[in-house]
Amino acid sequence: MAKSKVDHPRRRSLSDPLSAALLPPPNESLAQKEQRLKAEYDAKKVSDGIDDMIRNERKDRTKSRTEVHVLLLGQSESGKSTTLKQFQLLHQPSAFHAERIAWRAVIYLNLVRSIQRILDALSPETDALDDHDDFDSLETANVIISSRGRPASAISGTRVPRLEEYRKRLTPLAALEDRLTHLLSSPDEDEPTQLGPVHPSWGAYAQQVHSDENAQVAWSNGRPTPRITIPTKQPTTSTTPPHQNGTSGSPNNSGKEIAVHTSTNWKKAFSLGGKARSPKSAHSGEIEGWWEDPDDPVHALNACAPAMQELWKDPSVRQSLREKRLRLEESSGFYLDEIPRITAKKYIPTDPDVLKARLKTMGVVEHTFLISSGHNRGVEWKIYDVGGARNQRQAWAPYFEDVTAIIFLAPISAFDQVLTEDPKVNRLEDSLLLWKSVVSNKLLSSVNIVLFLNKCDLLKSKLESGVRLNQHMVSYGDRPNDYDSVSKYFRNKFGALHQTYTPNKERELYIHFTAVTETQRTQTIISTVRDIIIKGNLRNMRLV
Ligand SMILES: Nc1nc2c(ncn2[C@@H]2O[C@H](COP(=O)(O)OP(=O)(O)OP(=O)(O)O)[C@@H](O)[C@H]2O)c(=O)[nH]1
Ligand SMILES: [Mg+2]
Repeated sequence: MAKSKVDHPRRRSLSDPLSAALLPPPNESLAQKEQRLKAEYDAKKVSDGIDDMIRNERKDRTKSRTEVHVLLLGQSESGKSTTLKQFQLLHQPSAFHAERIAWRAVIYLNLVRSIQRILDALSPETDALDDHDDFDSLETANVIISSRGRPASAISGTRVPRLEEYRKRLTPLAALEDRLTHLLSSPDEDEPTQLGPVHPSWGAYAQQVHSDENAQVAWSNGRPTPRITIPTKQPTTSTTPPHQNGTSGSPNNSGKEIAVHTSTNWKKAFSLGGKARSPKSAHSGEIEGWWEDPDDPVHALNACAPAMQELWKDPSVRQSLREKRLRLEESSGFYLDEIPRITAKKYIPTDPDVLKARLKTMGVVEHTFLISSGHNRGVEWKIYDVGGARNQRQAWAPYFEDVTAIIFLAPISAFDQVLTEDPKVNRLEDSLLLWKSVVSNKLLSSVNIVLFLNKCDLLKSKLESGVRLNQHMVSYGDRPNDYDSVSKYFRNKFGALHQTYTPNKERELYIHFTAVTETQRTQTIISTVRDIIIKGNLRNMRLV
């Protein structure tokens, strides 16, 4: 009976070759059986693994449909981090407000460095090396002036009679600057960061800028680790002409920058003011009583406030800065018009103050928002804010692979400025070159691109103050030098590059004129962009 039980399926299997192949061979020995069972077990493991892979892939695909990845691209100081702050203000206002107090350190540092820039620019040693042409291009805290061989006696400019007095009274700012820098820095700030590999998809462009600069991007798991940096402290004076100094940083420290590891860390460190009085403030972001802490930096700053204010209001100082064409009003992190408010003991940064604060990004910082739009509830948006300086750009490429949309920022007010990291290069030319690389990139051919022609407020005031575009871009010819004509010209120039170089002629380009420090208008633009990106993502999903 038992035999017939075995024979029965075997007979049936004659008409079913698959079942026949799976049946144990007749007269199978114990050893053979063991071997067969092991082989079957191994085969099942492989098969289960494949099933898992397929399941995960399917899950990933579904996930990517509900996740939006947006990359903010553009040169350094183009306004990427400011745009990210606007996203945060719009979608996570309570988190934004909870962090306001931490920005105090950055704002203080921005203010102190503006004062140092003035003192540097006014110093007699600087005068001896002065070349008026070079001040136009000096941004952030870099005051390095070329002599071009002119003797000091050949220079006549407004002298500042009270300069020595100001210097003396403002001496404590040097120590304060060091302290603030220390407070914002990571413990290994002096360690040079490592150069990451150039991603193949970024190609020739990254190779080009990668080869001639000190890269400062740290990597982990194939992606750069997030860091934020503060521009280095500048020398009081320098004899190095910018065109001889590749980085335009300090010759003493070769343009080395101070790294802050993650935004959360430095924000936490400073919301406590170094020494927290109230444990409540540590957790809730609520601020109370830091001004009662005698060690808080506000006291040193507050003590120097009258001297700072007198320096900035002194007509001879303003005249001298004008002669040197140092337009501090246009520089990043400008708070000189608000010294009494910023230095007040109970000062809490306002939203516009935080938006104006300048902290250079190094590497790539990721922010996640849950954004709902229309019937589309709770889509997860990951926004990547990258460092835009030339030695940071090789870190961008790993993010190209799964990006939904790119917001590219080009500061069009910068037509008369040069890059801080390479004073041989005009900022607008650099933006155009970068734009061309992005729009022509094949990996990005199906990615939605939104262009922010940014810093329109500064462009307007620059043109109104008489700066002529055709002196910096000959191709502009004798067109009118007003805001409407100039902004249209830039829109056409960027648009034409996209038209010519995009590998995807169907791709629509969305261009906005922006001033991302202005909240109301920027938030309207962000809402429009958000809808465009969501629509584009839905369209792409249908094509998957
Ligand atoms: N007036 C004005 N200032 C702006 C505008 N956009 C940005 N800024 C300021 O310019 C400075 C630089 O902006 P960021 O957002 O830090 O620039 P970024 O592109 O992130 O620069 P990196 O981090 O170096 O790549 C900040 O102080 C901003 O407040 C604008 O449209 N108008
Ligand atoms: Mg940034």
